[in-house]
Amino acid sequence: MARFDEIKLAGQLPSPKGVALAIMNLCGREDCTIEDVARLVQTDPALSGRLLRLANSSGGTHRPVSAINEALLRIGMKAVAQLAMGFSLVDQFKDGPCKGFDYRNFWSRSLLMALASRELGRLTRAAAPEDLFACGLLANIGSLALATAFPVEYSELLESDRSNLLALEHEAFGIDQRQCALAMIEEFGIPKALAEPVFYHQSPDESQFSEGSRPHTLTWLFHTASHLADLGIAAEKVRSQLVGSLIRLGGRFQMDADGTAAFFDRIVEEWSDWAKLLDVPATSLPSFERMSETPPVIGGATGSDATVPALIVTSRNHSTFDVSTLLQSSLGYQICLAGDFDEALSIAVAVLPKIVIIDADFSGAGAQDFCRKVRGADWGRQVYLVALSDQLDKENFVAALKSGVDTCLFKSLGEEALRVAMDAGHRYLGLLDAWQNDRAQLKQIASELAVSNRKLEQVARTDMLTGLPNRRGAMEALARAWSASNRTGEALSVMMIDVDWFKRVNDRYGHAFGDHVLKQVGIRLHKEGRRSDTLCRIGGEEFLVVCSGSDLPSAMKAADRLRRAIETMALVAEGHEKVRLSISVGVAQKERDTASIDVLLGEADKAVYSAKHAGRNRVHIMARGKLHQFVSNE
Ligand SMILES: Nc1nc2c(ncn2[C@@H]2O[C@H](COP(=O)(O)OP(=O)(O)OP(=O)(O)O)[C@@H](O)[C@H]2O)c(=O)[nH]1
Repeated sequence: MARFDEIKLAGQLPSPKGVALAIMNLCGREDCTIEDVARLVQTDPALSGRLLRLANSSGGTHRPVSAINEALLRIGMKAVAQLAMGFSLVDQFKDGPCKGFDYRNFWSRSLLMALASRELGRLTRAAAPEDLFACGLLANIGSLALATAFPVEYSELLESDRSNLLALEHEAFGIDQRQCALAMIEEFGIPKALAEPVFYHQSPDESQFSEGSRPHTLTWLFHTASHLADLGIAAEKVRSQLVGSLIRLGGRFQMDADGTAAFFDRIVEEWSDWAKLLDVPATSLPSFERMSETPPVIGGATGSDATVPALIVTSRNHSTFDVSTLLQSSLGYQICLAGDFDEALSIAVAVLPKIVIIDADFSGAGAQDFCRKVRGADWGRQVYLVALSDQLDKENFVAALKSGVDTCLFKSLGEEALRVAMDAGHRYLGLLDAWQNDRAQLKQIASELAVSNRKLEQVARTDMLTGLPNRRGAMEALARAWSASNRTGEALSVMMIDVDWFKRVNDRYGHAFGDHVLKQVGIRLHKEGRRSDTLCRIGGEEFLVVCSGSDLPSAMKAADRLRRAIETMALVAEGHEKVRLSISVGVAQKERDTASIDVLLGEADKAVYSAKHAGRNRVHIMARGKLHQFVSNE
């Protein structure tokens, strides 16, 4: 990565110093012993304490260790080097020249991600927990690197749209934080197998790692740990939304909502202990359960800090009491003022207010019409609509409520009563937001479930070894072809294929090679087959071909072509030995009087049995109750 090398050469990257650097160098030497490393570690009391702490919280039922040698043994030499380096960076970069970069918060979050990665590692056994701790601590080191290399420019960039940060970084520096982090953690000795999942952790769907593979599990592990860290440092108003998505992510690790809650609380407890050890802040958080009960503050749904718009319409000449100050300063709304109802409607369409206050006379049609229009508009259905009045007589009061007003407030009640009443409206909007969030999450869960169900259905019909339809898929394909043939009168034949002497292949070269043979046979049969045929693996070394639109003569010829293709295959076993293969094939056609699919399959079965009996590597046919051998004249 040329750009990374340029930045590195300019000496602008965060790098370990002192004991940590010496440990890294020492661990890189072949003759390095644990005693050498222990001696070095002991010269740094803070590092010794942190490594002992890590060794003693490494899970399981180990007895506590107090000697550095034992701690190093438990943690592993490689992880010790990476951890020493990570801790050294924490100590050196608690502050810096990039004004917009919150150094302490960065480490606080990284520490939480490290602890979560380690714990998820214990659950999944996807990698050594201490290695995962180091990866979690350094996963976002790229942003610290950019803040260190370009303090002024990066500070400005952090003030712009964060949702587009990677692209902006690329544009400004020719490299983004992900690429920087990948290059740095590989340099620190973290293996590719961990570095790549770290690279993709912010957007795991981009990774293309196959579902269930180790890199896939690790990518989601870091993604989940990162999400948990986000929740740990999130502003109160966005917590409940993050709680919901963390519960969903917990499901990937076989944790239900209670399990995720216990997991989170445990990690947060450790976080505060570790934060003291590293001298970084850790927020004091309510329990996960408490956070999940708190509805988000309105406007929090998007996670943005933008204030929520409120619209005040006043057709009066005098000022609008001080409700606007109340909304703005105490409840944090952004106030828009409109002088008449037309202006109010055009402002509303632009700002989509959550709350609309009408400081106007309800005796005329204007205010009532306005309320009806608000309620009839998409944006206005859930708006909290308030009529503010000096006084309302009974008739106007009823008219206001009928036109869609939620509540009428009387200025004569005084400021405190207004404040309490506005608090109630604010609570309503908070609950509405929470409900909308839940609904959005439910929708997302439902669509994720639909995708997983489709995948599961597909898996249930697929043979994992060859990727072909399995017996269930085969029977469904045959049933479809059978109905189509009944409907259209089109011919239908089937071929039953059995690999000859397959047991000997397994016995001689082992099951793994046997699997390889089955895969290759599947590939070859598929390649030689016709597009309209459906090839399936219906048992161990048994394949079925559903030949829609084929009568017996054409199916026989096709079967013999497959037989010859397999006969010419030569697979190499144990590096040198050529293994020859052959198949026996039984063909049967659906006749007018073939009573059922089972009868048709029974006939093809009898034909294949007859081919085996006659010496194998041949095609036999069952036609009109009689068995024949197919003899090619090619
Ligand atoms: N490697 C591997 N072997 C399998 C699989 N499924 C079944 N088998 C083996 O396939 C072999 C089938 O053996 P047999 O039914 O005796 O048939 P054969 O040796 O092919 O002999 P003939 O059919 O009479 O020519 C058995 O040893 C099974 O264990 C599989 O998925 N992978």
